[in-house]
Amino acid sequence: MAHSNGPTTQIAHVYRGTFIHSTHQTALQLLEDTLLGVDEDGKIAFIGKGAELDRLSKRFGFSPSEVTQLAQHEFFMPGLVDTHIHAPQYSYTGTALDMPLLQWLNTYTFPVESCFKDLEVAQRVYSQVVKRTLRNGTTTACYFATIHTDASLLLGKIANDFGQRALVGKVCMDRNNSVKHYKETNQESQEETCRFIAELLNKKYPLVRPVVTPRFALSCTGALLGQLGAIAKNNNLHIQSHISENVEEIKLVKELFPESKSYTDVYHKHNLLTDKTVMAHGCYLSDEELALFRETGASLSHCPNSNISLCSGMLDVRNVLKHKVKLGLGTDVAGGYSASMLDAVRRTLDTSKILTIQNPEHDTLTFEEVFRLATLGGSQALSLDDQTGNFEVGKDFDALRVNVAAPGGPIDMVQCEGPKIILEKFLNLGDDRNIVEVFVAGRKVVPFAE
Ligand SMILES: Nc1nc2[nH]cnc2c(=O)[nH]1
Ligand SMILES: [Zn+2]
Repeated sequence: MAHSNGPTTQIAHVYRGTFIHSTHQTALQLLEDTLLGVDEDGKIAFIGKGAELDRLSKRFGFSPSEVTQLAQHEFFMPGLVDTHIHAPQYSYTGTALDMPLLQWLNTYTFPVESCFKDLEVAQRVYSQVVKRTLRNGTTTACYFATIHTDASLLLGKIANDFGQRALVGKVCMDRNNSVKHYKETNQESQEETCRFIAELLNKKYPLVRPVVTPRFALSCTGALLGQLGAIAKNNNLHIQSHISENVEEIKLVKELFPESKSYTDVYHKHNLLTDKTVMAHGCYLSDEELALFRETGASLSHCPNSNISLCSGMLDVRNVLKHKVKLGLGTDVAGGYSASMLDAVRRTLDTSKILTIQNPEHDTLTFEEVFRLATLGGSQALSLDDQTGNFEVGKDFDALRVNVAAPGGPIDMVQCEGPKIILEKFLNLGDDRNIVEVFVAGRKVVPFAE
C-alpha cells in the first residue's frame, strides 16, 4: 500500500511497528508491522508493510539500518486534539467546582482571568499549560486566552516555542455586569482583535493560528457579535465560542436576544456559524439547531468533564453524529478539571453510558468511536483534517509513541495482548507515563528539548 508518487523531499525518519488510527470509513484501523516514513517537512511520505522494506528503502532512499523499531508493547497513534481549553484557567484547575456556570464565571473565572494583564502571570501559567497538555499527548489545542492582546500573543509564542499546533483566541467581551473591570468597550474589542490577528499572523509561526473568539452570547452585544463575524469572514479565520451549555444561560440568551428563534440563531444571524466555527458544549441544542450546524458546517466541542463538574448537562453525542454535525472532544479546563484528553475520552464514555442507564434504547458509544472523536473527529471539528488527525500520506506526522507497559507506569500487562486490547487499556488506564514520545509535524516535542 505504499504510494507511488515520488519523494519531493528527503526522508528524515522511518518507524516500524504497530500504528493505530481512524479513517472516515472505520473508527479503528490496526496497522501491524507497518513502515511509516516522515520527510524533512514533517509530512508522512509513505506507509507500507514491513515486508516491503527493501522496495521502500530503494524507492525513498533510506537505509534499512536507520529504521526505528517499536518494542512489543508499543504503538503509534495520532496526536490528541483538544478542541476547547481555557489556558488562563489552568491556574485553578482541579478546584472551584462547587457552583453552576454563571455563578462560577463571576466568582472564580473573571477575577482570575483579569490577572492576565500581567505578562509575568501569563508567561508562567501559559508555559505550564502548554507543557502539561503536550506531555499528555495534546498535539493540537484550540485555546481561549483572555481579553488581553499581548498576553494572548504570548500564548501563541509559547505554543510555537514548545512545538504545539494551536489555535489561539483573544477573548472578546463588551458586556459584563458582574465583574465590571473585566470587559472591553466595543471599540477596544474590535480594534484589539484586529491587532491580535495581524500581529499573530505576522509572526509566521508555522503551526499557530488566530481564532476569533466572542466569549459567548451573554458576554457580547449584538453589535460586537456582528463585527466579529465580519472580521472572521474578511480574514477567512476560525471562530470559537460557547453555546447552550446550561439552562439558566439559555434562558438569559432568550431574554437578551428576543428577535432570535434560538441560541444557534443568535450566532447565525451574526455570521458566526461557518465551516471554521467550533462551539463548545451544545448540551441543549434542538434537532432544528443541529440541522443549522450541519448546513453551515459549524462543529461542536464535547466537554464532558466540564458538563458534569459544573452540573451543566449531558450532550447526546449519538444524536449529534446522527445529524452529521462535526464533533471533537474538549477538556474545557477549568470547568473540566483535567487537562488530559484521556480524561475527556473516559468522561465521554461515562456520559454515553449514563444516557444508556436513563434510556436503555440509547446506542452507547464504543471506545473505538470515542478514540476517533479524540483524534480525527477533533481535526475535522477544527477544519484541520487536511493536515492532521490520522496517518495518511501527505498529512503532518502528529503522533504519540505509546508504551502500555512503561516501567513505573499505571498499567500491568498480565499477558501478551493484541493491539486492540492494548489501545483499550491505554485509553482507560493510561496516563502520561505511557506517552513516551510526542511528535508534532514530525518534530519530537516530548520529551522536551533541554
Ligand atoms: N465552561 C465555560 N463556559 C463558558 N461560557 C462562557 N465562558 C465560559 C468559560 O470560561 N467556561
Ligand atoms: Zn469553555
